[in-house]
Amino acid sequence: NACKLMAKQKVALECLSYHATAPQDQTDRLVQDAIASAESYNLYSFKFIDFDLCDDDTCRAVVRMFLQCNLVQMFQIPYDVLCRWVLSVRKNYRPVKYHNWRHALNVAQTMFAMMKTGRMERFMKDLEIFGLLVACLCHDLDHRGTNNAFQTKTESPLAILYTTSTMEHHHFDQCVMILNSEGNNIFQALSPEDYRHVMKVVENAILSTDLAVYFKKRNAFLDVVESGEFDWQSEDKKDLLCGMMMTACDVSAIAKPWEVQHRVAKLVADEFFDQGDLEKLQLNTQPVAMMDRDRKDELPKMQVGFIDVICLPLYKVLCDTFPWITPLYEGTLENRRNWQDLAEKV
Ligand SMILES: CCCOc1ccc(S(=O)(=O)N2CCN(C)CC2)cc1-c1nc(CC)cc(=O)[nH]1
Ligand SMILES: [Zn+2]
Repeated sequence: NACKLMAKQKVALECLSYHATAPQDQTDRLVQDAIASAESYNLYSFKFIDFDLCDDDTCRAVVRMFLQCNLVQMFQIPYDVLCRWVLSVRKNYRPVKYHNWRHALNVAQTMFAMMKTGRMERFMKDLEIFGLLVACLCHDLDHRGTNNAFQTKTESPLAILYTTSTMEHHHFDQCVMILNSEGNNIFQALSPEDYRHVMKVVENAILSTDLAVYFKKRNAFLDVVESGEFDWQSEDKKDLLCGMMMTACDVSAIAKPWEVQHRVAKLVADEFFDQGDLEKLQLNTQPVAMMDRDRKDELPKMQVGFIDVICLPLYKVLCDTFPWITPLYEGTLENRRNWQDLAEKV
């Protein structure tokens, strides 16, 4: 309708004014850069820490992941296109406190570790591994530090365009926009059939990062696992598995060593509290507890709830079928103890 069209034009105008693709000199430098080994970036570990990587290192680490999965050769990605694409993706993340480029990098690195160290690549086609890595890096593109409910409450153009999974549809849109930008199409050498397949993998994966979708699909996934399923190759079962893996990667900071989890949780809280401030000021409404900085002492208890309701059930069911990703379950249990200790202190 006219309303949607106007919203689409508004979002499109913003894109026009802002140049999405990375500058040529940055691309040239990354193309020339030596790319350190996967081991030197600790990419195979579920305890990967990005804090001491500089921004250029993060781009080199992403290139290393693509090289390590042999995607450049298998899918004939021109090396300069891969470098330009990585830099363009980084450029289209905003400097918000949590949902920024570093979060995307960490999510992609967990997917890489699940495939390699977690040996899940055995159940995946090469094209699916390609699609999932791309989806992880793109899954929160252009995040504004506010959630779907906020888009709806403020009647943002995005909420007019997409009434459900508002941000996730926008993140996928941004991913497509970058791929369609000159010299950024890492899928350019794929056959039309493979292109269609990988875009479906990317779309399903990015839309699955909406926790509301995770809650809806988790029971279907549990049923498949309980039926003793081991052939994950049918499309709907594969889509379910990819969606669960995306959520597992998206929340994987919960399984990191305590000093990492504690520091990341502060970034998450700060971003939530900023939204709470906006709701108090702009909407004159009382934010939910997790976004209300006046209730920050309830944070440890909320983290225990997050672990019990979202993280542990997911890692438990994934580890039952794929035992090599147990470090994610164990790391989360360890952090549950740490958050519980803090919750009892208050
Ligand atoms: C750290 C500041 C408090 O953070 C939380 C508070 C409550 C809950 S919740 O599970 O109860 N739940 C989630 C679904 N909402 C609709 C209702 C509230 C989750 C988090 C949390 N989320 C993320 C993902 C962004 C990462 C993270 O570390 N913690
Ligand atoms: Zn995310």
